[in-house]
Amino acid sequence: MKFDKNMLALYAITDRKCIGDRGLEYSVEQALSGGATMIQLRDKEVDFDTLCKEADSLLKICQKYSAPLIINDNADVVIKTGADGVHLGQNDMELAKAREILGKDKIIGGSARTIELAKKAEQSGADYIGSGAVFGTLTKADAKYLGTENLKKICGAVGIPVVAIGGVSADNIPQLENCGISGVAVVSAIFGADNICSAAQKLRKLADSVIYGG
Ligand SMILES: Cc1ncc(COP(=O)(O)OP(=O)(O)O)c(N)n1
Ligand SMILES: Cc1nc(C(=O)O)sc1CCOP(=O)(O)O
Ligand SMILES: [Mg+2]
Repeated sequence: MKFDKNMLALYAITDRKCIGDRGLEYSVEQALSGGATMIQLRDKEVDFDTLCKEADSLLKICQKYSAPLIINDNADVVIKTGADGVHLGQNDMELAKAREILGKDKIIGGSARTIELAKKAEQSGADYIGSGAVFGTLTKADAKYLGTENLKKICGAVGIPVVAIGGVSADNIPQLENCGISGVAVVSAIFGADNICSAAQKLRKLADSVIYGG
């Protein structure tokens, strides 16, 4: 799938604990029907084969909504399943290596919480950057606080689109106005909500207003 920065507006990232017994497929479909524009399969508790099975079933759902499916951490799952891309952090495969093995048509995202790392990600062939933790988060134990001012500096330093991640919720999305982001990446405020579809709907409206104005 050809990458377009509008795909980033509401980037929903799965979480086994948030979803609980509601089911991965059901929860992702709820997020997409509420307006999530891109999905990241982030499941650190399963082996390669299980991750591939999860990716296979999510791909069918994402294709129904024309939304890309990105795999967290694992480029081999992208190759095996035909998922749309991979998201890699500083402790994962090098972005340049991922570009080499996945080719130019797959979507590659990189985490960067400094201007230097963001520029390096851009030079290494990343399509977008995830920067955080813009607010406090309980979802990722080793996330470090970034804040909106640092986020704004990163957005201004690179030519590729940036998504804000970490503690993003309906209450604080308006604080991201004028940061220059192209989207918000959200775990618990979507998949931890009682009603995933309506949570996504509300977040999408707020995100669109920050990104596109209005
Ligand atoms: C969109 C987006 N941004 C940042 C991250 C974090 O990636 P990473 O630093 O590799 O941490 P883990 O998610 O692997 O724990 C992300 N996943 N998505
Ligand atoms: C996956 C992830 N990466 C982060 C980073 O700072 O790079 S914060 C984070 C978790 C975001 O979850 P929630 O929306 O529930 O706060
Ligand atoms: Mg990672």
